[in-house]
Amino acid sequence: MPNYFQSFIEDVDKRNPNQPEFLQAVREIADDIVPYVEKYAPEFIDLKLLERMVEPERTVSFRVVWQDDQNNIQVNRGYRVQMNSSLGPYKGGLRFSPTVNLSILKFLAFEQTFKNSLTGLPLGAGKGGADFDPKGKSDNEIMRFCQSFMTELYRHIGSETDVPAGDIGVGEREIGYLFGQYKRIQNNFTGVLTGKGPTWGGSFIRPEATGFGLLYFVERMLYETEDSLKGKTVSISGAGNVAYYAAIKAISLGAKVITVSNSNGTIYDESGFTVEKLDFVNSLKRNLQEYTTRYAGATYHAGKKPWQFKCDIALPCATQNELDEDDAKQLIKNGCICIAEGANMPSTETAVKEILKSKILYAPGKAANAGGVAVSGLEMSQNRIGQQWSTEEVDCKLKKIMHDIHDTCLHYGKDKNGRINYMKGANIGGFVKVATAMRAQGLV
Ligand SMILES: NC(=O)C1=CN([C@@H]2O[C@H](COP(=O)(O)OP(=O)(O)OC[C@H]3O[C@@H](n4cnc5c(N)ncnc54)[C@H](O)[C@@H]3O)[C@@H](O)[C@H]2O)C=CC1
Ligand SMILES: O=C(O)CCC(=O)C(=O)O
Repeated sequence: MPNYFQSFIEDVDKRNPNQPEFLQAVREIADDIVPYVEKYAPEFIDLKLLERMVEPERTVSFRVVWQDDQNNIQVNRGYRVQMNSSLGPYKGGLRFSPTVNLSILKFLAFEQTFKNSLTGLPLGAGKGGADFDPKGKSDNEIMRFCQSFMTELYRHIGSETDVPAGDIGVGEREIGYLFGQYKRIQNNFTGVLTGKGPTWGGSFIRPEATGFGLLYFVERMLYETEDSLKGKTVSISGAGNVAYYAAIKAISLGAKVITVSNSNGTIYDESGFTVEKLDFVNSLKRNLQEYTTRYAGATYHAGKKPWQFKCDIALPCATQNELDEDDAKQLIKNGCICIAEGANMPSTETAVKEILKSKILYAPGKAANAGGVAVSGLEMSQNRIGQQWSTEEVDCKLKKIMHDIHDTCLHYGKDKNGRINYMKGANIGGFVKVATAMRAQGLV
């Protein structure tokens, strides 16, 4: 008899050719789920629940035509992957980047299924975006692109159907243009997107939520080992939404943040970033090297990632597969005690294997970066009841959700020797709820 893991993976491989990121995400889940269902829930195998979960409920791909500032006509491709609606409306961000393709969006939507389940909120899973490059575009070009994108997307989404939000390349400005176009077409002011501005239906703390949530999770992991963030050295990759707010929260919890980066290189500031320095980084857009002209003690490392620098805690907050096996080995050699992922699947498969072999505390993105979608879920609740909760209320709920996710990981991920495998805990904890709901809902 062929072993179930092998035949399952071979089948997914055959059905999804040329989708390496999606297959990577599936293997990462199956490594933990298959042994679990074989032992505790063999009926899930007969019901083909895993086979169903890897097949999106619906995928739409569409043409996005717009005109640039020189009146040239531009054509891009838009997508929405509606992965799983067993727990609630499809929910997940939109990514605008020339690297966007179906493999990347399917891996993100698949991860989102487990992440959203872990939040404990009634959220299904989806992801979307376009191969549009926002870099160097004017504000008007961004607006025209968003309007054209929504002119097709609007027929596939709705406040109780599918609620997109931001991701790489999509922030409050883009959400504003997308929301405006949806409202214009549908004549309906409704919570169809999250990440809206706080004066027009958005939740306080949504911009901060992913980075803050990441640090609440790290705080809780360290607490388990009777440790804390105070005095720790933290290395962060990325310089966008997640990286910025992760750095701000790490600093406020007493840590020293020594790096930020983008795809061109890394800034190393041994004396530690302050809020003022981080705001300066933000103002630089892509040219991070300029930082060293204002802060002479800092160094810029073109083409280099942050992981070569000695740190206690590493927070990859940029993009998928940005931390490879050599980076993992370097972090381990340098005495790093914790790696927690702000980005989605930032560690390669071989890096994850290295990390899991070591004693490092390791939090996968599907658990550690769930704060963003969690506050999006809270934004949906506020939109439904027509109220706005205070910053303190939302922050308090966010912290509780992150602590609960931690405890779910602990429940499903504690090994016999007492060690917590957060990857296993997140995979199984996320899976059980979705699988149980799918079984209850019949052959869907
Ligand atoms: N925004 C959110 O609420 C959430 C975002 N995430 C994930 O966090 C990650 C970052 O997203 P955001 O901060 O929202 O995007 P963003 O667009 O605000 O920032 C992305 C940052 O990553 C940098 N970057 C991109 N490719 C890179 C590379 N190859 N090497 C180094 N740096 C690179 C960019 O220069 C930019 O600084 C993504 O993986 C995203 O899927 C996860 C959960 C929620
Ligand atoms: O807030 C949301 O709905 C999306 C967040 C997201 O895209 C993610 O968790 O990766």
